Amino acid sequence: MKRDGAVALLRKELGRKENARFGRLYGKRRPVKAATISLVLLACLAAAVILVWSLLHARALELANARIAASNTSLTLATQANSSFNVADTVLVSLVDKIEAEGWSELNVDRLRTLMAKQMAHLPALQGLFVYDDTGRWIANSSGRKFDGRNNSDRAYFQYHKHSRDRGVHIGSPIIGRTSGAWVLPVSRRIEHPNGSFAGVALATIRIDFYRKIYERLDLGPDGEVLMTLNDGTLLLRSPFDARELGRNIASSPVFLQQARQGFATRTSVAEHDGEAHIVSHARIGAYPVGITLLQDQDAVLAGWRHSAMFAGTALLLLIAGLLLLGRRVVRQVNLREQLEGELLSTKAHLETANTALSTMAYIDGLTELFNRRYYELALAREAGRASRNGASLAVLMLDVDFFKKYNDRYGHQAGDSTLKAVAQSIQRGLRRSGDLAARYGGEEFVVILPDTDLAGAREVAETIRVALQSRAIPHADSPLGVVTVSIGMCAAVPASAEGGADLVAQADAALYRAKEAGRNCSAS
Ligand SMILES: Nc1nc2c(ncn2[C@@H]2O[C@H](COP(=O)(O)OP(=O)(O)OP(=O)(O)O)[C@@H](O)[C@H]2O)c(=O)[nH]1
Repeated sequence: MKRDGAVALLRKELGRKENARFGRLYGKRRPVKAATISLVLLACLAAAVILVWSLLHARALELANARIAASNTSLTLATQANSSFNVADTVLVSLVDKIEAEGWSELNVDRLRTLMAKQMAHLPALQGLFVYDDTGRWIANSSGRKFDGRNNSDRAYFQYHKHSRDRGVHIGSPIIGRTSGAWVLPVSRRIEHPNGSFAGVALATIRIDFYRKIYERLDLGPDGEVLMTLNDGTLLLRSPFDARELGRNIASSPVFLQQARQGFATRTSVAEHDGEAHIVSHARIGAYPVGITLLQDQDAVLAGWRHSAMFAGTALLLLIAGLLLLGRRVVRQVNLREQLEGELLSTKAHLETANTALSTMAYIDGLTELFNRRYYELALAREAGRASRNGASLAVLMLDVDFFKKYNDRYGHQAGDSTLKAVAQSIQRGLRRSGDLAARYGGEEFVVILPDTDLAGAREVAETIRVALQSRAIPHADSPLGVVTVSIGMCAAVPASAEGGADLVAQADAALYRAKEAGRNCSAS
């Protein structure tokens, strides 16, 4: 089996120790950078998702609240409108009953005027009460004044009752009252003779201002509107107020068409109005064909929410920016640490190489590349201790080049060095086991330690080395044999302790002396 030289053996041993230390230090590097980046991105994403969800939730809540408020308001206004029409109609019903019961001929017009004036005192929504005969002539009114010569047959409500047998209440388009000069809503009923023919009209007028003052106090946002409409699309009132709008028919507008489709039911929804999304709330209470519609610009309703969303969005962006900066800082520090670690490792590798070289130099003989005396002493103590513990035989060979002084003198010191190298090679090649160890003892002297070897084994190794060197036939003119040879002294025993190695060496040295005495180029024990 081929054995490694002393230098290779020593390097292998030092390398094994360093690799083990390196593995312990850097074997388990954690992916800190990837974990930091993932954590920062996850935190940003979580913050964004939570904020978006909260904002959408808050928006839905804001719209729901606005719809509830719009619904409540439209219901309240519709209730108020219904009760005012109801009041006017109740008065008209009683007037018509009275006139038809008493007949035109017996009718006491003065008493009728007094009755109408009394009723007016308790009805703040009404502008006036009027009775006309079948030609439109003013018979009685609630103002207490007489208007002989006036005629209202030109009014639309008069023409309606004259030509329609409808006995129900009629609500007409807004008009300017002839006695008050103010905008009023005409509410009227037909009066008939006992034979069913047209006898005249009873009229109650409701002041537009009665509603307008209330509607204008509502806070419906910048583009909010209140519409009071008849079911045929006639606009009775619009707030904000515009006199030009009164009486206009809006039956073809999308908002009105939607209400018509829904059967003028009380309902709140979102619809397009003037190209913008609006919260539209429609309410109709009672039997009168009058509805209230509330329109609120959805953007205006969401103004407060938008403001909060902008604030929260800015805060989120700042938070994300902060997290990203923090993450970048951590990643930079990790990079820096890795760079420093890399430099540290490279420095360490250089140091290890230098250490190995130093250790090699400390234990290896520079000329022969065998172990030096220092290492031999450590190895001897170690092997003697082991042999003593195991009760095993340990052999030691002492080798000395014959007539080497003469060799140096004849061939020169440099040639002597080369020959010492050749002798070292022969010794190294003569060793068979991995535990066998050769060292330069000093000058031209060498020592070999053979663990688990008895005297017979030691002799075998000694002779192998001696014969091998002689066979190399290195010329030595001043030696009786003519070639370079060695004398070998040997000893084998079970050492008593780790210190027992020194006894073996002394005995081997004594044996070497005997080999020299015996004529050199031989081994002795
Ligand atoms: N070239 C060379 N010579 C060395 C070295 N170390 C010791 N020597 C020489 O080896 C010689 C040893 O001579 P001696 O101790 O008298 O022994 P010897 O001449 O070999 O005679 P014997 O041992 O009795 O056969 C000395 O001349 C030393 O100078 C070395 O490293 N290189």
